[in-house]
Amino acid sequence: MTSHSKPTTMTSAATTSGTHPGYMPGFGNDFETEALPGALPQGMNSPQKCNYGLYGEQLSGTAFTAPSHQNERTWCYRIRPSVKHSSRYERIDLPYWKSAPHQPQDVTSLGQYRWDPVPHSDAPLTWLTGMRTMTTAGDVNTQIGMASHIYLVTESMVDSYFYSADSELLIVPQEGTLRFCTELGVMDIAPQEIAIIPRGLVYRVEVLEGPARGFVCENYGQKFHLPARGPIGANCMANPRDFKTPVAAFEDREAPSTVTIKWCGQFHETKIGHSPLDVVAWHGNYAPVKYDLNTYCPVGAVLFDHPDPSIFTVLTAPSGVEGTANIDFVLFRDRWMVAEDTFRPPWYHKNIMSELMGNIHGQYDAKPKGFIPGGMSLHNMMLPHGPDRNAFEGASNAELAPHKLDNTMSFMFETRFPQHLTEFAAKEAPLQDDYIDCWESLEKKFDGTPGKK
Ligand SMILES: O=C(O)Cc1cc(O)ccc1O
Ligand SMILES: [Fe+2]
Repeated sequence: MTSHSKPTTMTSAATTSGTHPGYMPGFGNDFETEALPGALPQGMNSPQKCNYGLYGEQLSGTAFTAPSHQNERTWCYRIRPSVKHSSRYERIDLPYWKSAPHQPQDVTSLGQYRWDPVPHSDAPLTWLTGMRTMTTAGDVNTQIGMASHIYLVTESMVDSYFYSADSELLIVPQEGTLRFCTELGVMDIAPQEIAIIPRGLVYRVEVLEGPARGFVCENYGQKFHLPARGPIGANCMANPRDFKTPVAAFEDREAPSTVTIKWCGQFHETKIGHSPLDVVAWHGNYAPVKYDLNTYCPVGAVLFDHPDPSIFTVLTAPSGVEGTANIDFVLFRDRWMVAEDTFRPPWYHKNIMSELMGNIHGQYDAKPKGFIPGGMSLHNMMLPHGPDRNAFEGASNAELAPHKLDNTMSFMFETRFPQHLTEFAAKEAPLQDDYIDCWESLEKKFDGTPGKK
């Protein structure tokens, strides 16, 4: 384990030094949690005076008037209100973190692209300086679309905090373990887990085991929620109880610090004389959450054919057009392949949605070589793709016994909007120039005679 500064412990009801204070199960639940007994007002939100001299503050994640089944907000009881910071907002530059609309002049996004893992360098990088935008889609100002990023993190944030007013972040670690110390509690996140940090929530990221690399989907639009299961029923896929939200934990610490804010694609900084992670108690349904991808229960073909990948949707973020996601987060995990007389890997296809994929672990069935852990690929709107020649030949000729697809975990950020490459993705990241050659050797088998070739 390499850690560049000691992880901090925040005060919580359950804290014994060094251990994690704990999590509460459920997705979108109305939680209540307090780090000190009696800190949470009961039966009301705004008592004339809060216990312990705390300030009450509401964090709204949806419009006040959003339909009640979508309405999200959290009441925080904190040592100081968020508005107490000591300087005006000053613009700063984080040149590698881009927002849509962003279409650099001499970069084309029309093509099939694949990248090797972005390597670590000697540079010390934090969650903020280590964020590398690969693609952007939609428009951050109108709260539509997304960006995909790779993060390379070696250093903990010290007396430095961040929030994004633009987006919620879906975090998919591939290497290393990070600790997210947030206003609402502490989450530790390792590879094969994911986390969602809501828009507006202040946090600091610490390296528990580094260097850390992973993928981020920055969602400018409506929040991720669990997909409707339809005829699948009440169980399987992602089950709500497997999502974990941290219990309240706080810091009562005075130190010259900064809060960086992402707002309309710009970054600003303000000075603050204390830790803003000072929420002693909270209740509500707008909160960070983590999820172990190994608890995802895949449902698939049990007799023949290959279903659409939407069958593997973990989370979906709506776009306003029914059934057409701003973003689907789709998981290709280990599973049994049992389909009879079936070409089992993904079929060849062109898709109106834009597919950005990342490999977390192992080998992906449509691309046995070249798409490696830490690597990414982009198959943009209406661009053809599918199995490479090896995958095609292997799957066309394999004996169709039940077969365990083991040692595999990849994912897709699929959006209805075209994704545009950044200069970093096109020029600095390890783009595989020969990617499209993986289909070049697919041969013509047709010779005018019927029968299976
Ligand atoms: O392109 C890909 O590899 C992702 C994908 C997987 C699948 O099983 C069906 C369609 C699809 O786009
Ligand atoms: Fe695809």
